[in-house]
Amino acid sequence: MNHPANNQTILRLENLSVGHGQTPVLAGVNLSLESGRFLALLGPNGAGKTTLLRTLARLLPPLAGAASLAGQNLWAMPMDKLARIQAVVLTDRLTPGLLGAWEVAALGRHPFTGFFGRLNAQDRRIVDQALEMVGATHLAARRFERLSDGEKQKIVLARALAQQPRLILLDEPTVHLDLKHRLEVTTILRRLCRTMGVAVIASMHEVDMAARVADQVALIKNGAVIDHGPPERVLSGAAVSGLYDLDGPRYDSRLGVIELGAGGRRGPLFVFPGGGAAAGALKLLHKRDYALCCGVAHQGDIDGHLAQALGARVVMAPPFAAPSAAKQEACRQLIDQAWAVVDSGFAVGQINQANAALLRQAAEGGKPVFSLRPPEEARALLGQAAQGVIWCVDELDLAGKLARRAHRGAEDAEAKSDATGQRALAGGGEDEPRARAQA
Ligand SMILES: Nc1ncnc2c1ncn2[C@@H]1O[C@H](COP(=O)(O)OP(=O)(O)OP(=O)(O)O)[C@@H](O)[C@H]1O
Repeated sequence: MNHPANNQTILRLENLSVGHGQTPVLAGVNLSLESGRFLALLGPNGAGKTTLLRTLARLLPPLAGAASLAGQNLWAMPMDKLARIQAVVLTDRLTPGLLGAWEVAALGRHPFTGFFGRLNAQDRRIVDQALEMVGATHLAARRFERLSDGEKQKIVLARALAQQPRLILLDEPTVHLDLKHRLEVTTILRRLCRTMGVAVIASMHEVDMAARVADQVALIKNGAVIDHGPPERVLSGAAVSGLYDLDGPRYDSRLGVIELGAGGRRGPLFVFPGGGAAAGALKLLHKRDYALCCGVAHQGDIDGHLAQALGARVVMAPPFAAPSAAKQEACRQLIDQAWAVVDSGFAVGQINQANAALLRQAAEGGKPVFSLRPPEEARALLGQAAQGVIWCVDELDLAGKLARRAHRGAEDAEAKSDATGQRALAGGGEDEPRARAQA
């Protein structure tokens, strides 16, 4: 296969406008892409990603502007020449009749096979290689139409690779694919860029995946490319929320994940962090709709960061130093307001002695403490106060025990309110007017 040198500009778009008929969808697009780079197009449904890709594939005429491919005018390039430089994988369903998977992949050799379209030994080897690259050698003899969507996608990708292109345009290349195939196809594309120097432009819907694989992202919205550049710069939480009008869910650029917005109808719970010890509990409790608070988390502690991403109230302190009295007091207040405390089982060292003390105070003060710590370790840490601790073997056990405790609490409160109501109806007590009014 070709090994084009990296760092050469393969595609340059200047003031490009694309659309349907005379109706522009995207205007003023200025982008350039170098060989060996992966550009992800991101944007909400209907933003114009497909329209841009179809225009670059010459399936739609441009409305205005210039595009150069490998230094030549894209619009003026003969189609056979274009096919030797650029391959296109769109979402249109391919219906190749009775053709087998190998023959479909071999269609990628047509730009190279002269008038009669005969494949020589080298063409055949290139098709075999392309199938091997996408892990589809075992599918070669199968009839294309009888393959699953994921298998078809691999063959279509092999067809593009058999073209030995310098640039591949892909519209949602992982749509319909299961997790395994999604990762495989993404890995193949990434490898193409890295080892073969092929440039890739792909429209994508998974921001987290784009952040992982792309060298460049272009954010498309409201008829324009609103920002482009390395995902590490462009994909901030605010940018992603703005791009998709997210109200609630948020993208965490450091973790590269999207977290659903804070629900928080239950609780609140105070969770002690500790270098990742609390991560599982924070995620599960967030999913179970608890309002969370957390502290003292030292900057750089993944638990503190995750808690923030989940919308928790977090008391943060500088790294590698004992927290100030004010930070400890802030935690004490959050613990007072919390319905219960979760001990993540954090490793106790010099820096988080304050957290150990706060946990001990909470247990001594009668706050319900749910602990993921082995009992003997908790007894050593909490002394007498360990007696009231509710032991949990893992996060699921913790969530179950919290739910049961909350249920019991609600029943107790209901029984108490029933008793108060009975007393009121019997003609006494402070609640009498309200009880009568409710009756
Ligand atoms: N053939 C067409 N004729 C007229 N308008 C079209 C045509 N195809 C798409 N459009 C319109 O062009 C706009 C951009 O559509 P496009 O398919 O490019 O968006 P997209 O970003 O790829 O969306 P999605 O993420 O949903 O695939 C939309 O408003 C769409 O309705």
